[in-house]
Amino acid sequence: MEPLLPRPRAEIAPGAVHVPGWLDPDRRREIVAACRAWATAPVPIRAARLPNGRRMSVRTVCLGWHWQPYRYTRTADDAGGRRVAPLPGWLAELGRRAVADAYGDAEAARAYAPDVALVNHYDDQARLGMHQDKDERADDPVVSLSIGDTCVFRFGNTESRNRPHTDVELASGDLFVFGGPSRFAYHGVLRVLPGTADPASGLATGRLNITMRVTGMA
Ligand SMILES: O=C(O)CCC(=O)C(=O)O
Ligand SMILES: [Fe+2]
Repeated sequence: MEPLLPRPRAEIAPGAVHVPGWLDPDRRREIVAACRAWATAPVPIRAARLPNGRRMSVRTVCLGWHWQPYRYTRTADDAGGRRVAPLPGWLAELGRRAVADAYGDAEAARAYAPDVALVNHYDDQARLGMHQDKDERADDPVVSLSIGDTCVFRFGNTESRNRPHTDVELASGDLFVFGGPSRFAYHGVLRVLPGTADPASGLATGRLNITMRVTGMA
């Protein structure tokens, strides 16, 4: 569904840019189909276990590197033990275009070489608490793509989980890039808004989010 009113692009904080509707409908469909395949093999999508023993409500499958709270490995040691699928070149290229479009900086985009993608699936109940993406050993931007149901995404500051923060609705096709002074800002997903997806993307329910990152690991 296209919104009634155009949603303008916005710099939410220095280095944190929201570009609504960045993925066209064909791209959304291709990505959803790719996610269906990634979710089954070689590593099955799973709710990662936190150090306190609880499972996350979000389910995640990884490309390039496997992530579990709070480290990266090449093999999915908590999900069957296989080596994760590579991050495909077309996805890294999409990440470069995302950086180029978000920042209007062709040079920064050329240098951007993501080596991991986390594919998250949210059902109606799933949430993601305020956290920093800080298991990477590099400070390159994080590129986030959303498809399916809209969510309320909270983008905060680098000091604490508390205010100041801004709540942004991330809808199907939206791009969000955070780098520079916002690279280590706290952020989270407060809730998913059921029934808000664009059915043409091929995702009947729930929300998909892909974040690409640079691990800085070899
Ligand atoms: O789902 C989102 O929009 C954010 C995901 C996220 O913050 C993460 O995977 O670290
Ligand atoms: Fe995150």
